[in-house]
Amino acid sequence: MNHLLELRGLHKSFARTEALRGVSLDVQPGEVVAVTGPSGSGKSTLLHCAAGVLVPEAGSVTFAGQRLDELDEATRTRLRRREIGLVLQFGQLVPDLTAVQNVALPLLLDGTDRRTARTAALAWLERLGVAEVADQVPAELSGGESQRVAVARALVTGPRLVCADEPTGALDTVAGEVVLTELLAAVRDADASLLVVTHDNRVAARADREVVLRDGSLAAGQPVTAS
Ligand SMILES: Nc1ncnc2c1ncn2[C@@H]1O[C@H](COP(=O)(O)OP(=O)(O)OP(=O)(O)O)[C@@H](O)[C@H]1O
Repeated sequence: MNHLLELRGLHKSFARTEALRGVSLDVQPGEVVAVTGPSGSGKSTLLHCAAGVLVPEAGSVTFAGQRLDELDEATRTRLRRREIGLVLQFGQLVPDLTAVQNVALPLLLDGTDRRTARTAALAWLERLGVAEVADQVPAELSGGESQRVAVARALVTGPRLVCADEPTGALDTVAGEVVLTELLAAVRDADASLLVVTHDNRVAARADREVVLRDGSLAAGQPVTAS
């Protein structure tokens, strides 16, 4: 089977904390995988290794056949910008830029001209139902609006993989449900895969597969790959 993402034997430590102790996991093209587990079990660390933000000390991260962990930082950043969308718990929008400028940013950084980038960004804001806040800055947005802008920013480059860390974690039930529904629909429409870290059972229930981390390892008996 051709995996989009193949994580093998990942180890990652911070000082004396072993956050990951040999985690292996595959994500297939178009698959939605939820990563759950107790606080401190290594979920965010796993997600950041998968997205090429963190480099593990041991093990391999293979994305679309390419070893991410062996690329130099500049090449990894370039590849990530095009192929991997990231959604974090609090949106992490650039505070001085408007919503549409935030969404256009990954395209501009990748060399797209301003007009094309703005048109694509507006289309994504429309798709996510937040076109009316296009010219507002993040401080003027609700939590749910910020997260939908963050989803638009993650998808605007047409990534093959979206990595989301507690995308609904800061939202109330209703806003969380809207963001989750929009995120899943956008990922499915784009034929992308989604790796989503969550404490929320409703998110895990809507994934194709759930894997549980405990103390930096996948809990016993869980298949590394989709069956
Ligand atoms: N930058 C860092 N510096 C030091 N320790 C870290 C760092 N990042 C993570 N850790 C530690 O690594 C372990 C795993 O952290 P991680 O954030 O991956 O867990 P998590 O399962 O995502 O937790 P939570 O559900 O609370 O977000 C924890 O013990 C954490 O304190």
